[in-house]
Amino acid sequence: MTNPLLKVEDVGIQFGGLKAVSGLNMELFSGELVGLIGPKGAGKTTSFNMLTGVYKPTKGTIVFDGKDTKKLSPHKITKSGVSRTFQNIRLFKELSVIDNVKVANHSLAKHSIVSSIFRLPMHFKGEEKMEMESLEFLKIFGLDRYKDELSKNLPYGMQRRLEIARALAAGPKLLLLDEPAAGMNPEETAELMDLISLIREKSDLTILLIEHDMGLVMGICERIYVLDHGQLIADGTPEEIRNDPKVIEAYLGGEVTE
Ligand SMILES: Nc1ncnc2c1ncn2[C@@H]1O[C@H](COP(=O)(O)OP(=O)(O)OP(=O)(O)O)[C@@H](O)[C@H]1O
Repeated sequence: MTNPLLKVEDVGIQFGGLKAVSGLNMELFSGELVGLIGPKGAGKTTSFNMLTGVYKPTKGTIVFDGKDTKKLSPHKITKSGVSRTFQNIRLFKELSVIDNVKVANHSLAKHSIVSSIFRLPMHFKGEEKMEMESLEFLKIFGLDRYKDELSKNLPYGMQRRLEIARALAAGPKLLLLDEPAAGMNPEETAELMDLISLIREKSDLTILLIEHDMGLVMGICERIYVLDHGQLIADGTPEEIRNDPKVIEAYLGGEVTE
């Protein structure tokens, strides 16, 4: 059996008296698209912050791509192949759309994942190469027509897409998406689902997705982890999760519906 790309073992973090996450175990294998769900305050974003090194766990170990991340700075963790998006959009607002991607794509050409997904033209050099690659990249996301717009002027759904494009341009092995559909209308959400599925199909990128939109999570994830009050209460296929009594209970006794 192959080694997991990410292995989270008995990880916990405490803020003062609050155990925000405890006893978290998780394994992600190359190419998987996995959901991380749970009610508000369950510890999902805190888990992302530990995976990216922004918070250091007070307990347990996180091994990414064979390396214990404990002593690595957030920057080193990013460099080793972990990219993320944020619940609240964090673009370079005063930069153009294409510059937002260029900032991230200094390492674009080196990463086979990007070229394998997007079949970028390889015959350009230097600045021209960067420009062409970034443009090809934007096309995939339907963002090329906005290329010279300041990112702050994009429609909301497009800003969300640009965040994902920028995270991907860094050439990650693991992409962490924190509520990518937040604030999107149903049409934008459906398009986003298609986009994530496309990325998943065309590459061996591993994706961990936090999302409150159950239709999206259940529709595209192969497996799902469920947190409640900082504890992992279930993991399994969408079908298993939908029918798990503990999960139904955690969601205020309501049904986990699509
Ligand atoms: N830096 C911090 N200091 C103190 N408490 C924190 C800190 N970060 C998170 N928490 C607390 O940890 C708990 C988990 O928060 P977290 O943001 O991870 O939840 P979440 O599952 O992402 O929730 P949501 O769905 O609302 O985004 C909450 O009680 C939160 O207030």
